[in-house]
Amino acid sequence: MRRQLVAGNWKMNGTRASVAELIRSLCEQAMPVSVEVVVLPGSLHVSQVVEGLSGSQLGVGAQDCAVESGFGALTGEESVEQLQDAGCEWVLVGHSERRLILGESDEVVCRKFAAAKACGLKPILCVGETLEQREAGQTLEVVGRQLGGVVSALGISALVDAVVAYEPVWAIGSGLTATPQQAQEVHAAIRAQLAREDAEIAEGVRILYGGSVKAANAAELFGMADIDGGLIGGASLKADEFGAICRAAGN
Ligand SMILES: O=C(CO)COP(=O)(O)O
Repeated sequence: MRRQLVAGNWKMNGTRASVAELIRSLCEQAMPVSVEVVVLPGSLHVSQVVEGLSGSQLGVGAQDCAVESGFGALTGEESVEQLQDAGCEWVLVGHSERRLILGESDEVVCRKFAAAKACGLKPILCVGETLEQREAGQTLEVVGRQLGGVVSALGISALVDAVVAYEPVWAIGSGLTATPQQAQEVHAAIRAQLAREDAEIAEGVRILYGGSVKAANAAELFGMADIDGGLIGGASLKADEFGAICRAAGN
């Protein structure tokens, strides 16, 4: 049985003051113990969030990591070791905003995934197609390639304890959510792809859906067989809404 996971990606949002307020309100939310809940603040706020949420059931992660491990000359980047030292347990890799706006390739994403695994940070690998790719009937091919790059480079065992997040680019921040059936189709294809390598590992991998998830549509999405929780953007910045999404995952 896979435990539902809800992760809030705060993206490039927040000041020390607004983050303090968000932490305070999150701590007032009733979170179901059956659900694993994680927040992913910007790296400037990681320490503040780790401190503010200590003693709560919420975990903390980062939104990205460097391709290189350890310490050294890589201006502007943070290594997985530094993120872990700051209190992160999780890290997103391959978010579509990084792939599309910053040009991150599958190879770069794969190196980040490998760096996270090597130091014990749990990677959340984001995959997803653009609207153009969906309309051209390429969804499963694109997602299959993004996932396949990691599996073929690192082996299926790298997926143990890792998480995959399916986020159709056209659904991110657009208010357009994939229907539960559209999401389930891709989630099932992701699991089938993993099962071709190792059925037991595939059964254990959690696959999150992301893209305009809100309290009003969460329960229906999370009720699908291969949807094991959500990766939440905008709605994770509102404690009430995020709390309601987490509770929907617990039902
Ligand atoms: O990109 C996302 C989470 O990583 C989804 O963002 P929204 O929930 O704002 O659509």
